[in-house]
Amino acid sequence: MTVSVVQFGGSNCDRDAVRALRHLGIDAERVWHEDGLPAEPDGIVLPGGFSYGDYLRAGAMAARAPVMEEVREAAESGVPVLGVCNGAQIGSESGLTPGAFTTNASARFQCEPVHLRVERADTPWTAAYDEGDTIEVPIAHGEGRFEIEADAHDELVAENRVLFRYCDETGAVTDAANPNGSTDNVAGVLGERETVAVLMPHPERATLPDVATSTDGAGMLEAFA
Ligand SMILES: NC(=O)CC[C@H](N)C(=O)O
Repeated sequence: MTVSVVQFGGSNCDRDAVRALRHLGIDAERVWHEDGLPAEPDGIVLPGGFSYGDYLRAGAMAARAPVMEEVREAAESGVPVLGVCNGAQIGSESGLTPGAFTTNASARFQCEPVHLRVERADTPWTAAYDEGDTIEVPIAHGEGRFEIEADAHDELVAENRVLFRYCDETGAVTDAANPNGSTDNVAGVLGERETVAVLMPHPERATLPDVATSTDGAGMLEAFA
């Protein structure tokens, strides 16, 4: 297994993702988007950053890069794909996952640790947790507010595709624990296949014990092991 971490102009969490994965014993390589994915990718990370300077909307331009067609094909054939922060924005902009990530309710860039409630423990991304667990993972975004039309939201909930919700340290999902005004406190969702997931918080920043106050994010990356 070699995870391909796709780098766009303006990505800035690609090295962090590679380091966190390697720390967990998972082989990972950065792939410059113009070079394309390996013929048979084993796993894909769309990392965080400011691809194309967040022009138009965060993730909007990267979502239209030719490599995303390869990512879509790989996702459709069951290759695990994880979008983190800007990667989540690219995932939603490219239609891999439902909804959109828009400007935070605060209209400010927010960089802080948050708590997440694990809503599903039966997916590759959350097998290391129990359903209802509270984990601590940092956010760092200006456009992280999850927005979705009411019908699509109902469908998302009915299909049990909400992976994480923002909560307080006791696990209570409240408005006060919602850092960016996301609909229904949604922090991460599954694609049509549960092998595709995106989330705004950064698991790779909560994996290495020497750079983080929490290593709760490691469980998500272990999906690639
Ligand atoms: N850390 C990130 O990936 C940031 C994503 C994006 N640039 C935003 O501010 O919302």
